[in-house]
Amino acid sequence: MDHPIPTPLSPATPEDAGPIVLALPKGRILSELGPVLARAGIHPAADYADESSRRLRFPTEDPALDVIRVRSFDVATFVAHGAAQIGVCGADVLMEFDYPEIYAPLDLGIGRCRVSVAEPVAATGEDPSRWSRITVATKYPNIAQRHYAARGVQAEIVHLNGAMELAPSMGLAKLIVDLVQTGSTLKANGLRETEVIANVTSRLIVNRTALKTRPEAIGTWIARFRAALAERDAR
Ligand SMILES: Nc1ncnc2c1ncn2[C@@H]1O[C@H](COP(=O)(O)OP(=O)(O)OP(=O)(O)O)[C@@H](O)[C@H]1O
Ligand SMILES: O=P(O)(O)OC[C@H]1O[C@H](OP(=O)(O)OP(=O)(O)O)[C@H](O)[C@@H]1O
Repeated sequence: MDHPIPTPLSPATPEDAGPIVLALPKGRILSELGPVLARAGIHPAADYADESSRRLRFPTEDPALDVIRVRSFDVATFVAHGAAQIGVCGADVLMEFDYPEIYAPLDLGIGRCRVSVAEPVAATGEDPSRWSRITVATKYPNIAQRHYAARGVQAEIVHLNGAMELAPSMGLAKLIVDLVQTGSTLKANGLRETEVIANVTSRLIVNRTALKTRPEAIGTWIARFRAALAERDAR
């Protein structure tokens, strides 16, 4: 499909504010995001979608917009600190950090999954609702902590960055809190989903201060993403 090259956005104020920086996550969201970016008129340099490229910052066809490609959790950090003015990341990441500096105006409807609790299929015979203390392996320590605190359960968190599914069988933790989509990773590792903590999709995120200082430029990008989603969803 042909997408018109957008008219460059001139920076609002100050004149030398430089290009708006859009932080995008590498990994699975990046491929689903491609069509949304194209509809929004964002055409980064070709190698941005090539994960073997060592470049991390990419110009786009619009000189007023650059793209950076970082880890999903780091998208939120770049945007919260204002290093990038806008970004895309999963609601799981936003829930984990709960940055007050981030405003998330749009649900992009991609990266659909859920944050869930899972336990070994082989039942222990114990009733988890009666536990007052539990060990949980997760890459979401805050989400897990909050979830169990709300139930009056003291959670001891084992913080992992991946392969949480190994933890119960290896005696590292009783439960895991992780992302589930098809459930095939849980199944392949002898686990079953017992509770959904939150449903997840990817969001467009914006630094609140940048929205105040460069409202025209950032407002235009939000509008372009909104129009892109409306066009996609109308099909
Ligand atoms: N199985 C899944 N199905 C759909 N969306 C997912 C799934 N797993 C992760 N996501 C979404 O994609 C985002 C990035 O996940 P991804 O697995 O690509 O990165 P990661 O492996 O967590 O990151 P890193 O490589 O930095 O550790 C998550 O924050 C979540 O919002
Ligand atoms: O329910 P499923 O469809 O099996 O998806 C769930 C898996 O997807 C994510 O991992 P990912 O593939 O991103 O790997 P990583 O987190 O270990 O990098 C998540 O951490 C689960 O392991």
